[in-house]
Amino acid sequence: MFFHVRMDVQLPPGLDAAPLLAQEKARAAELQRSGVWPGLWRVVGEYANISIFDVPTNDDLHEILSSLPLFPYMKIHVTPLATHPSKI
Ligand SMILES: O=C(O)CC1=CCC(=O)O1
Repeated sequence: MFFHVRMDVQLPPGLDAAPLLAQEKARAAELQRSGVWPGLWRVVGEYANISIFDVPTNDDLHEILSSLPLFPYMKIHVTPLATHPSKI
């Protein structure tokens, strides 16, 4: 099942984010290599990304998103995707 996910990152001022960002990058790479995170784009001009996740259930997606090191510092909006009837 595909999900369109927008993540807006909001780091608190004064936080030393370098270790968190390194952990986030490593976790994102792991999830991309495993196939569950097939799409990841930067939103132009914003500290945000648009992602596509491919996971079996809502619960699986929640588990993955809430395990991200930056999860406490992101506003996340999820759109579940269904097959379009005109898709060939
Ligand atoms: O920078 C972001 O958009 C947050 C993020 C998600 C995966 C990653 O490596 O950074």
